[in-house]
Amino acid sequence: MKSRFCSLIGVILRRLPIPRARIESILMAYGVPPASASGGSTSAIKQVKLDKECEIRIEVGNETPLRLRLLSGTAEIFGAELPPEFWLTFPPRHKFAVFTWYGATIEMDGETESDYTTNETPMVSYVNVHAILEGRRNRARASPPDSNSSQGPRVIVVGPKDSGKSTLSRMLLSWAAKQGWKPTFVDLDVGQGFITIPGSIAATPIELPIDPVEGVPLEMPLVYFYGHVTPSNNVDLYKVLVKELADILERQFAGNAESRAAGMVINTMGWIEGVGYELIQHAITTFNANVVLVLDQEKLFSMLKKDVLKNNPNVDVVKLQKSGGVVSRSNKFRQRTRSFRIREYFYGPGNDLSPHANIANFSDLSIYRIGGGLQAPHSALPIGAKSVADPLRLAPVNINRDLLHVVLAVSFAKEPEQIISSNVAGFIYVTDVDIHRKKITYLAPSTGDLPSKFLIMGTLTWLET
Ligand SMILES: Nc1ncnc2c1ncn2[C@@H]1O[C@H](COP(=O)(O)OP(=O)(O)OP(=O)(O)O)[C@@H](O)[C@H]1O
Repeated sequence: MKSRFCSLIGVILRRLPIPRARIESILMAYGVPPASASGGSTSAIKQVKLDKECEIRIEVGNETPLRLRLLSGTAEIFGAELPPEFWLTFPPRHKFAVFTWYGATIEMDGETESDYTTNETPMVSYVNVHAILEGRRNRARASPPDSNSSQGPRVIVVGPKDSGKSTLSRMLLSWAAKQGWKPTFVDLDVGQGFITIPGSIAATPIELPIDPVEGVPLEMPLVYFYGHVTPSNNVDLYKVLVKELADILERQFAGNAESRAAGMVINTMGWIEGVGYELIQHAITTFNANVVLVLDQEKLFSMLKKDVLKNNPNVDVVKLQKSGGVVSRSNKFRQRTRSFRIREYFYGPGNDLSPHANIANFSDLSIYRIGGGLQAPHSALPIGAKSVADPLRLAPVNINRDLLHVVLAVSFAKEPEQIISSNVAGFIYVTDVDIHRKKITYLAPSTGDLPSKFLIMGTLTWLET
């Protein structure tokens, strides 16, 4: 049963590029009649000519999706080239830029919150970084497999909130994939969840440029569930999971010269002060990063340059300009995006997946929470007393109505003691708890039994609307 669930979850996690025929059904899912059925969208179609090294920055309107296609020339969205003459559909509130190196004309159909063109972009400096990484990958591939120099670049992208870290990460990955590499994408940002749902840290090989609409294809993600959307909830647990993920990747690299040479790109969260800064340093050393790209902030750059080079003078710490196109997102917007990401996990980006409602007996499930809850500050404890809250304590959860609307991770652990060190198979969403009949109803990506009875609960909830 385990393998069935896992293989199904693998299929469901995988987000393949949308076939042309499905674009229309995605439009319908957003409540927009397909152009062929309505004889054309109600909104104006407009053409935009882009000169070389220019981009158009677009924020899709709040209500309806936007269709866009390349009419002539060449253009890319965050490193992924646009296919000619092919309509792409971007969901409401999506923010992105279409950039061209040599000039292009695009056509847009739908409402935008804003759209404007500019020739002021940091793209040349970004592609220069890519060229240097490319040289390092080639040198790594040419080195003897068990030598130190067979390790390709391990790039970590850091910077404050909304500085364009995820965007730069995806560009570097897409450009590398376009040249035939399979770099590993590591996402340590539990707040947004670029690879899978928020509250997780994850890694996946990138074999093709990242789809501008669908995002990262999830064929073989390695996911650890932290359970909260900010590392401050349980810093020790966050660090332990980062270490687990790094150790597994280290083992994978040891046995795979190709992915070792391709290296990795690590996306981080925007918390850069105090403990957040410590966590950035922790990630740099844990993943043995050899290139640190600092976006936007002079202070962070000079601090990291001093602290990182003190420990390892071979690391390159590079400051890069933030793109003027990066959009600042409010907390409310981030919350909404998180909800959308969870919905996408179960239903697919264009409502193209069908999750299943399953029922289990209370006795079939063992739910655990990691950490002793909020730690009391020392000042709040009697003199001489120590806080007993252990951030890595595994606490069984009593099944009751508090589980309603909670997102739980399904652990690969075989014993409770393995829960912290195990990655997860996927996620379920609790839709009903029947105390009387001792039954729990949940939404899962597939039918059948769960691959394990061990479930992890954090503070991640979702209200299905
Ligand atoms: N050149 C651009 N034009 C238009 N939108 C852009 C551009 N670059 C980035 N964006 C958008 O700006 C938003 C923020 O960018 P991004 O997610 O890369 O920032 P971040 O630093 O990773 O954010 P976080 O604070 O969550 O870590 C995203 O919606 C992204 O698509």
